[in-house]
Amino acid sequence: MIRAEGLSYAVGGVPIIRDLSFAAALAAPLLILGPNGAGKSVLLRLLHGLLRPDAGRIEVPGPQAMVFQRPVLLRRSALENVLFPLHGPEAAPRARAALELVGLSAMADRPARRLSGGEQQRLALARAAALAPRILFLDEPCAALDPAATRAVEEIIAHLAAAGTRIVMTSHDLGQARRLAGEVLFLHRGRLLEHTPAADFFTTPRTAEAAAFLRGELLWA
Ligand SMILES: Nc1ncnc2c1ncn2[C@@H]1O[C@H](COP(=O)(O)OP(=O)(O)OP(=O)(O)O)[C@@H](O)[C@H]1O
Repeated sequence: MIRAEGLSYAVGGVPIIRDLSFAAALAAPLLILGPNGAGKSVLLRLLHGLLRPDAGRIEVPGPQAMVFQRPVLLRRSALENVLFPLHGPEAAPRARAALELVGLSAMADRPARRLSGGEQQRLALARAAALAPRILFLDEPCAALDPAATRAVEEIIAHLAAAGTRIVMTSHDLGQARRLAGEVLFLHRGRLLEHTPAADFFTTPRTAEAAAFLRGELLWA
């Protein structure tokens, strides 16, 4: 269960997240959707603890990991990037298994930063998966990827979700959201307008803003 209560966050007096509350069981991926500037990335960072709210409470079970739009990789091999946060005798087999999971075993010894964008994002997912998080936060993980690389990353996310990792992610790609989402949080101007099972959100949105967003007519918060 992930829970937020009365969450608020402002920068320089400008409210970015406004009195936001929800509770989700995360039985299937939770997608945070909304127009540009709605506050999706900030909400994800608050939930993961990278930002501290001005008000409100957050309950997220650990351990957690996060993958960003542009992966932050060390100037080392792919395998060493996955090994880096791991410790103990299980580290090496776990790192290898994680590379296998994302289809990068053959590239284990290649410099991570020379991999393609899609391969780098799969590597970032392997590094997160190797930590065996209960919750994995993904911030626009496919924003910089082409359709084929996007599909490969989606398959990994779906696989992790099926294996029991709770997924909370933001996406600009409505097709992707339809493919992956179990539940949707719809944000607009820092407010939570809908928290709905995905099937309902995409067919019968409750708010005019969500309906406009789904028609592609609401691009900016
Ligand atoms: N550190 C900051 N300083 C000032 N403004 C910020 C800061 N972080 C976020 N914002 C503003 O807060 C609002 C929400 O930002 P956020 O990145 O969460 O939006 P988003 O919904 O993820 O948008 P996008 O879809 O464009 O990525 C935006 O107007 C953004 O400019």
